[in-house]
Amino acid sequence: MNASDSILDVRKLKQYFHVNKNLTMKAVDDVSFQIKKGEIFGLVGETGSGKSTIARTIMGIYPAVEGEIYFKGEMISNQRIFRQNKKKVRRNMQTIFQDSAAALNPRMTIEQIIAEPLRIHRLASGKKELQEKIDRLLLEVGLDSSLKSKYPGEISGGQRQRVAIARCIGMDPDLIIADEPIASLDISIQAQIVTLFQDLQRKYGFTFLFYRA
Ligand SMILES: Nc1ncnc2c1ncn2[C@@H]1O[C@H](COP(=O)(O)OP(=O)(O)OP(=O)(O)O)[C@@H](O)[C@H]1O
Repeated sequence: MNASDSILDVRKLKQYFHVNKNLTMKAVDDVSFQIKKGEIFGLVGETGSGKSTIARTIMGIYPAVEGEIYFKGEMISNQRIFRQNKKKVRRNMQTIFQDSAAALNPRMTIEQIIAEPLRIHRLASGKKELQEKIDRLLLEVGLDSSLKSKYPGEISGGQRQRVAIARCIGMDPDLIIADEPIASLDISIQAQIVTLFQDLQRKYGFTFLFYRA
């Protein structure tokens, strides 16, 4: 497959950690995979097999030791290129973490939390458009707009995860990287969030990379 046919193309990725001068940990050794637009891709493997390291390398937290990562046809594993495209890549590649709901700023209202990245990336022109976007995003994730003025501490864990998802999809990302986004929720709430991810994928063709950290 051509790199440009896929949203993400990981080629012969290697990631080694030098633990000490005699020991090198080969966390990822020659891993290749592609994710196409609209796909829900699950990265699975035993504990310690390198799933988190692969995800972190894709997110640009670690430079790749060897191999290449192409995002929408552009090589991002080269650190120089990654730095140049950082803002664009960050916007188009969004992450949802197991504890991202817990990481919501407790001093910001739900409205401010969802508005923040829209402002930073200038995705709404004017107050009216910003308000409309926030209302639409809340609706998309199944939250009542009356929650806008509330703080994260005043809503449930499932609602907080929905706020984190609203903030993420507001960027209209090409790839959503999610690390066990339901693990910290009650079983009954987990099913609702899974359904929400499926609905969003069907409706908007979002592309997901799920992994278990
Ligand atoms: N920063 C680091 N320095 C040294 N070794 C590391 C580092 N990060 C990960 N490793 C090692 O690399 C290997 C792969 O770890 P990684 O966390 O990527 O695996 P994983 O598949 O996500 O595992 P789990 O499912 O247990 O979270 C492990 O042996 C881990 O100890």
